[in-house]
Amino acid sequence: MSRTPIIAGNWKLHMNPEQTTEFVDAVKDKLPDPSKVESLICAPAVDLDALRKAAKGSNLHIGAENCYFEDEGAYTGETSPKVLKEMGMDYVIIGHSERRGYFHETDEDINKKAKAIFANGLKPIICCGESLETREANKQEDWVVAQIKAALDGLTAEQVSSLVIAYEPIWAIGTGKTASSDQAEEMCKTIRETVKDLYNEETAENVRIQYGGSVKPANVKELMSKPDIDGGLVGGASLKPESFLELVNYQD
Ligand SMILES: O=C[C@H](O)COP(=O)(O)O
Repeated sequence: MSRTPIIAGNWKLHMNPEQTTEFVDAVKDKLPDPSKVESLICAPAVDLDALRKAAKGSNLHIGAENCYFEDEGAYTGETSPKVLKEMGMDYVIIGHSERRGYFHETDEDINKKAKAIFANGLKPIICCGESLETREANKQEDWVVAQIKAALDGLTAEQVSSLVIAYEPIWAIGTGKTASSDQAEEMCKTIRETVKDLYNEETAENVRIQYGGSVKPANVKELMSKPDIDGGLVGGASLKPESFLELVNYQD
């Protein structure tokens, strides 16, 4: 398998620029070889300048937690994907369940954002995942497949080969309840099969799929041992340098 694992911290609404600099200074010389594991921090927009300055010249990839689908205009409070690229970002997380839930983002918004991100030479991390209610009704596969189809609509096979999909069951986010590695693998496999149906085998083999939801040093190895899990999108356990380093160095 030629997919490079990708472990990403999603800092959500935590950390300020000073804490960002301190964090990056503490981790930047202890990160794994990027050909073995890609290490990524996605930070709040107000921290991105500090993040890029601190990460300069290191193996740390950097990204934003969200952006808008227009590059510029009268959109008060939004973040331009064009400017994110100019700032040196590599990735943008889109479609996180917190964005879908609290900020009413739709599948259509997420698809537009994915296109804008590619148009600016960045890579999206597209989040998907079901609620507890949907899982209890055993409708999680249909739900996630529909999210993926909507998010990828109109993207080329080449684009899909280079993006990252993060499967994050909402009931496992910040709750301490990790999906079992078998549950996580089952859905990541379904997502890969969906990409194969929509595109082709090669694209499905190339796309990287992360699991997110209470990933921590204690469970990262088990999750990463699964064939269709190529990484983790990590909230709480990415906020401390020691914990982040344990996650990205899970192969040691
Ligand atoms: O994007 C990250 C996820 O929402 C997971 O957060 P968590 O690791 O705190 O459960």
